[in-house]
Amino acid sequence: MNLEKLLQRIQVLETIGTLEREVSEVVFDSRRVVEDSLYVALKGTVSDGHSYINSSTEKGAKVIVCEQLPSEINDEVTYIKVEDSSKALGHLASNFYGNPSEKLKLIGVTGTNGKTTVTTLLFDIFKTLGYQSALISTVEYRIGDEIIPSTHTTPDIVRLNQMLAKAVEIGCEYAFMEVSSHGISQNRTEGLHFKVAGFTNITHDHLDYHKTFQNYIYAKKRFFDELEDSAIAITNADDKNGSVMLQNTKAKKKTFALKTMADFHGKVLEVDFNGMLLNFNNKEFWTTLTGKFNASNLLLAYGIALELGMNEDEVLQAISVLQRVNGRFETIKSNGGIFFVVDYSHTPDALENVLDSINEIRTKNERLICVFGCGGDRDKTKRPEMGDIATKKSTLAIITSDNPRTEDLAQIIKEIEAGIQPQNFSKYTSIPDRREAIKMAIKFAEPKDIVVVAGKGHETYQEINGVKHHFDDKETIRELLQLMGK
Ligand SMILES: CC(=O)N[C@H]1[C@@H](OP(=O)(O)OP(=O)(O)OC[C@H]2O[C@@H](n3ccc(=O)[nH]c3=O)[C@H](O)[C@@H]2O)O[C@H](CO)[C@@H](O)[C@@H]1O[C@H](C)C(=O)N[C@@H](C)C(=O)N[C@H](CCC(=O)O)C(=O)O
Ligand SMILES: Nc1ncnc2c1ncn2[C@@H]1O[C@H](COP(=O)(O)OP(=O)(O)OP(=O)(O)O)[C@@H](O)[C@H]1O
Ligand SMILES: N[C@H](CCC[C@H](N)C(=O)O)C(=O)O
Ligand SMILES: [Mg+2]
Repeated sequence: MNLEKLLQRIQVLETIGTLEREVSEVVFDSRRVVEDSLYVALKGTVSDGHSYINSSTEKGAKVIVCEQLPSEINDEVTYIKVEDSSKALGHLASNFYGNPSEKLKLIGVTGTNGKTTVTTLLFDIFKTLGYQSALISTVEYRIGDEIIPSTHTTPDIVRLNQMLAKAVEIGCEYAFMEVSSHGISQNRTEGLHFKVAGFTNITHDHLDYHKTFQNYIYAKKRFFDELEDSAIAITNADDKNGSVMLQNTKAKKKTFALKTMADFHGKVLEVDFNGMLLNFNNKEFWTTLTGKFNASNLLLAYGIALELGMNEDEVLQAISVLQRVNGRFETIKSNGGIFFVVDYSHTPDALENVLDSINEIRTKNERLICVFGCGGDRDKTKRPEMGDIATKKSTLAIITSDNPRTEDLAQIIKEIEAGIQPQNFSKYTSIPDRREAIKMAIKFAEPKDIVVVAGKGHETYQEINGVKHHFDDKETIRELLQLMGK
């Protein structure tokens, strides 16, 4: 693509060299540079892309976009100085791929919990309604029927535009994507045109990265601040920070809520392990999804679908045939009558919601066993909170490993245990090996008891010291049930 065209909408501070060039690729990683590519130097969390400018030009990059011009200038290369190279990258990527986010309707969902659920539900609803769409989520990326393994909840802006362009090419009319706080902070959504933006909730997570809860709120809020006036923003009126998100947005404002007045109002009429009877804007219907928090997720998906002009009855019909989302409150019933819930709750709020949802459904005779751990190299302050919640809200908590990554597992477990209150000391045990922990839960469980295996949901690995070992909670449960004959 012609460089001058590529630079549209980018505020250039200074240029060295010619703009009469054809660019073969836009890259931000020197290891991916190919002949005639444009390399954008980004300041990262570990290193500074500016230090790879020379190695990029050696590998064939002919254009460098950066915030500081290097001291050594190569006459064969064009240098473009910008204020913020990660923002420039967003516009370069959009331009390079033909601005695909303007050619379909892009829907972004942000919030601590529920993003994967809401975006996946929307993808499935629109499929039932007869539309081809794209899905960008933690579990997988989908472009129509094609499934691509996911690497990030919100991938980098080049990859995003590349996938959106492919979606446009095959005729997708909609794209549903998760917008993570890391993604917003690192400008991974810069230059995208969102038609609808949804907010689920905000609770404790990622304080290792954002440092304070206030910063975390502002990161999410930025997504709404930057919407265009043609966009629609839908927020959760039940969340105490729901209105903060829309404070400064130019978009049309809408609300959804289960507990308070809202444009999209829902009520949970009945709930058990098989599903829920719901009432949305005075229409009743059944869903196989369960857990009150999923009523909130469904309500947001319903609100978004209606704002996109879908017919209400058809949307409710599509909702009533939805399947559960991979690893989100998925249930397995053993031959012996033990109930398992596999859920991706890896934050205190998510764990609390799952345990509360089960406690609302179970009777006093049915015990609740909770197997969980916490990831390494992630927000450590979640750990004691989750220890407290799990022991408070279940009959027995079995603390185990999640993805220790580069951390010492014994130390992670110690930090979880530190949050357990003395009166609950008798209600937990720690078994570092996750398979052994699940085995212990099965051994302890009697018919009708409920075993929650939390934290990993759809994941099919355990990451230990940079190596991903195969591990699948659902598979492990089924295997052990067969071995143990329960
Ligand atoms: C902390 C974090 O978010 N890091 C992301 C960030 O990498 P970074 O800032 O550490 O990059 P860096 O290593 O410092 O390098 C700086 C620059 O130099 C470049 N470089 C580096 C080395 C080299 O040889 N040549 C070169 O050009 C790099 O490509 C980069 O452009 O930018 C990279 C490219 O986009 C991301 O892949 C990377 O995600 C890492 C792998 C990650 O684990 N991120 C997680 C925390 C994340 O983003 N999670 C959220 C979900 C969170 C949630 O649950 O809500 C997500 O959206 O997935
Ligand atoms: N609306 C909600 N409110 C509170 N908890 C929820 C809600 N929706 C889902 N959860 C809990 O959070 C877990 C993760 O859900 P989901 O994967 O949809 O969230 P996410 O926002 O995509 O998370 P991530 O940031 O890890 O991608 C679920 O397994 C469930 O325990
Ligand atoms: N997107 C989340 C996933 C956490 C999943 C959990 N299994 C863990 O490893 O902590 C994160 O990166 O914080
Ligand atoms: Mg997700």
